[in-house]
Amino acid sequence: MNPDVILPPQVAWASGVFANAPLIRKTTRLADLPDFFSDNNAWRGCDPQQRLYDVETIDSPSGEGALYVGVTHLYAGKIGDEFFMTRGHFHQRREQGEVYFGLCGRGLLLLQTASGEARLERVKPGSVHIIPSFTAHRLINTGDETLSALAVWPSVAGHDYAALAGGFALRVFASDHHLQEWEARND
Ligand SMILES: O=P(O)(O)OC[C@H]1O[C@](O)(CO)[C@@H](O)[C@@H]1O
Repeated sequence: MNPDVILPPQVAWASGVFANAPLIRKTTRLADLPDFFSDNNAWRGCDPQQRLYDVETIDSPSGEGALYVGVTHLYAGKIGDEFFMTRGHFHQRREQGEVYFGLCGRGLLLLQTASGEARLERVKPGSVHIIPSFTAHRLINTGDETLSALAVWPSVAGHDYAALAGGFALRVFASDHHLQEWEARND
């Protein structure tokens, strides 16, 4: 006789919606990110309760060697001309990496080294992003739909936001150049 088979958590690849999993949910709103977007007046003019992004993480065991799995749903929008983005962070344990998988929507993954060198990867359904150790990361939604990405990271990695209190080296704005939808600048 076959042993009982466990039905694991499910994720709908097209939407990032989890099923059959205990979830921890965290919502980040505009009010949570003062002095974050380049146009402070535009930020003040927006609804502070506006959701920027939701992260759903499967409630699973933690500890050395354990992995967390979660989906970030980053909504579409801009503050002034700057696209909605996640707060972004280094891992507290800098040697720990992470993997992102693009599920739906389109955008960018901003990666930055400890010495401040920034680069961008295009996020779209099916994209795979290997975030190396010692590398800060932030998602940016350059589209007009929710950008959802699945992430797998070591439970011991932790978040260090303080190291980026001065911001990342690049910001991404809507472009009025009709051949490109966004432009990256360092202002
Ligand atoms: O910590 P932030 O920058 O708000 O973003 C949350 C991100 O961190 C993670 O939880 C883990 O690094 C990702 O799943 C998620 O995109």
